[in-house]
Amino acid sequence: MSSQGYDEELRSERAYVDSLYGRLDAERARAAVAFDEAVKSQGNSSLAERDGFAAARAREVGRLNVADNGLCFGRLDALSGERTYIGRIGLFDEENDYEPLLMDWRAPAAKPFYCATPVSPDGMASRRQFHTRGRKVVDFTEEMLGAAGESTGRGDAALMAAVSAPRGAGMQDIVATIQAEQDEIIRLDHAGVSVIEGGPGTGKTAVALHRVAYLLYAKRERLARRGVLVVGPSPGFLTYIGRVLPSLGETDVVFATPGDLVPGLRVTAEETDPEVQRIKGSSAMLDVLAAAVADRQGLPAAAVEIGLSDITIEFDAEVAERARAKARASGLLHNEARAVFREAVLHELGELAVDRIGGGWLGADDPEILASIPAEMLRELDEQARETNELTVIREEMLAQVRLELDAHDRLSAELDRLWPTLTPRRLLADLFGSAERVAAAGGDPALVRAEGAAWTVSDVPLLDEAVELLGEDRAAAEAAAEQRRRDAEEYAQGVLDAVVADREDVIDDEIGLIATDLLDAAQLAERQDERDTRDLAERAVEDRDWTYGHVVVDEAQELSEMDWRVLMRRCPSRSFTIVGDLAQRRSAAGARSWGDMLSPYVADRWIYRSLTVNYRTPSEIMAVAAALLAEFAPEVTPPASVRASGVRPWARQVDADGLAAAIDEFVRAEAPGEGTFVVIGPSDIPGVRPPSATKGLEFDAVLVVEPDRILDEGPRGAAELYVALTRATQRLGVLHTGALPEVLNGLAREKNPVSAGHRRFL
Ligand SMILES: Nc1ncnc2c1ncn2[C@@H]1O[C@H](COP(=O)(O)OP(=O)(O)OP(=O)(O)O)[C@@H](O)[C@H]1O
Repeated sequence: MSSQGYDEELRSERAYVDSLYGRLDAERARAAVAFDEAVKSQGNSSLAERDGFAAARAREVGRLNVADNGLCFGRLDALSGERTYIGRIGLFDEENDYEPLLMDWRAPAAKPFYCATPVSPDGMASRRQFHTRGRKVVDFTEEMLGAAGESTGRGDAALMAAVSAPRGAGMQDIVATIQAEQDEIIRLDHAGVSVIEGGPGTGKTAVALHRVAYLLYAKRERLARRGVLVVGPSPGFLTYIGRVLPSLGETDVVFATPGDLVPGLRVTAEETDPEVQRIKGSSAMLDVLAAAVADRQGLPAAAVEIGLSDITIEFDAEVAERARAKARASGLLHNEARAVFREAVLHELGELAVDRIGGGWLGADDPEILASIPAEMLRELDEQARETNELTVIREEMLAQVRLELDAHDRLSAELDRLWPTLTPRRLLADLFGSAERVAAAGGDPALVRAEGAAWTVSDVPLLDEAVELLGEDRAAAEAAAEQRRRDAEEYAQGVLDAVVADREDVIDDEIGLIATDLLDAAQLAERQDERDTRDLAERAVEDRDWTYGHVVVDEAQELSEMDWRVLMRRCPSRSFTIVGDLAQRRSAAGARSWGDMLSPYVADRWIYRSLTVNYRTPSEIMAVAAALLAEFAPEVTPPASVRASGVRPWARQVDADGLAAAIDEFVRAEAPGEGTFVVIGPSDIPGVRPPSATKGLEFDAVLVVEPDRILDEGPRGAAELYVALTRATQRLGVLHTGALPEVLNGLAREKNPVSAGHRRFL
């Protein structure tokens, strides 16, 4: 294309994209009005219908809002002459038979934009990629696919610009530059479990998030109601990726760390001893937990005397044992079976008491014996018993009386509570881990015993979740929580009423649809609010342990233990998962050594595996250093190939122990004024330094790794930790060490002096 031809084309593309923005603005204005009307409308529709309609309008406004950021990023010209513009959302020409003006990137027709190549053009003649700033097309490149002509610029120019750009605080979407191997995974038509593996920086997180957006587009019917859960390793990581899906117009997604998966808990502390982490994560804990529950179904060591008004009886181990056998045979969970246990004990004690009162005679219908019943006792029995004079009836009456006494017997109730206590998951685990005897009785490893009052760790969370499965609901607690919710709603409703009444006596309030002077009381209003359940899907799902998701994405999945997988599988019975990870980056002692071992208990071999091979983050100079380390600790793994070189050689500098803090400070001062992001990674006892675990899944323009030998020596997975640390950089990597540099890092350039941020060493 001549330069004049290019300029003309550029002008024409600018005009087209301008017109798309014009249409977007108009649609947005229309959607905002429709939303307003939906909220205000009283009409004949029910509250639920009105809310549903308003929510749909709100979604539409949200969808249009996100498109402001890079609305259109390219164009496809088919060999047939058909021209398609590709963008963040779809726009259609209503006046012209709904002709597509802009194709949503997720639509099947947009696929060749990502996948067509000159070798496999997929019916396409050419592809244009726009480089935009704000609403303006700055320039474009054109690749000829299946037609003659000259390509302008490299086809991967947009990709190179994206991967070389300084990084901001959060992850960006990659919708304009998705690569073919990534697109294939994003659009995978597999409803079950997909495992996506790839080395650091291969876009696993990016691909998983774009797959969520794709699924919400392609399978909205199935997924919108149940939502999607994205599980990531830490709150910091979730914040880092938090903008990607909203920027793609998708919000019905719940983000959680493995420590958040039990409602009411927010656990971030990790187990400090890898061995304890391994033990707690192992499915062998299932037997320990079951035994720990059984151990809480006790028998009295010595008989307990139960004094009743007519007699004193003994509650002994034999009675308790028969009742326990009955309760266990009921098949109910511990907290529910407690009622069976109690009933069985009371029943047996009642029979015992009546037999003893009657000296063993009450049972036969013998008039002689009947005549010998003390008059006082007979007086206490009711009319019918006296009239019929039947011993069985008398016995029933006596039993009922004794039963009342037993029911109200404090000593007996206390003993039953002790023998078969109502347990919450936290109580069960705290009692278990707090006692060497209990751990031993449950067949647990002595390492499970912890100091009293120790905080929960992330490894405890799946055990707590499992405990719910063993204990069942604590009805009293559930009822108290429901009551609390009702009171909160009532309080809120009262607040609404007060505000409305204060505002104007007879006004019709939009929010609640009532005339203030006609108001229901707060309790009735709270009920109405409850029916509508105005919480959005994410809120409802997070608060409800029984919520099941339509699809679950698990990032850094190599870190999850066997017990973690049980929790996740419970949250998604349809077993629709996108699992992304890298076994070589595993740091958890309880994590995956093989995907098959983790998944086969749930889906046997019905899962598919795909891999990603290109590193879009780390320049080849840095990747070479990391690859040398990988070859040592995981020689069977092929390192990903970097998509670019930066021309900057990573360096190492030795300093005195006394000079370490100053050297770190020099790095920070050199990097701080720059545009990009930076981090110092190393052992956590060094001030201002983040441990490798806290940088998992993240990336920074400049990375300084401090004391690599200590990272290597810290725990059994030290090499994997150092591998993670070295592969966080998008531009620059430096290493500071006070001892000898580990041999495996020999590929680093040795520096004697501080290295400035702008330092460039061309290879
Ligand atoms: N097609 C692409 N276009 C532009 N940038 C991309 C593309 N694919 C990946 N990237 C970028 O590469 C970087 C690494 O991606 P991501 O964090 O998803 O990798 P990862 O495989 O999850 O890495 P890790 O295993 O280290 O956590 C991100 O900045 C991402 O935006």
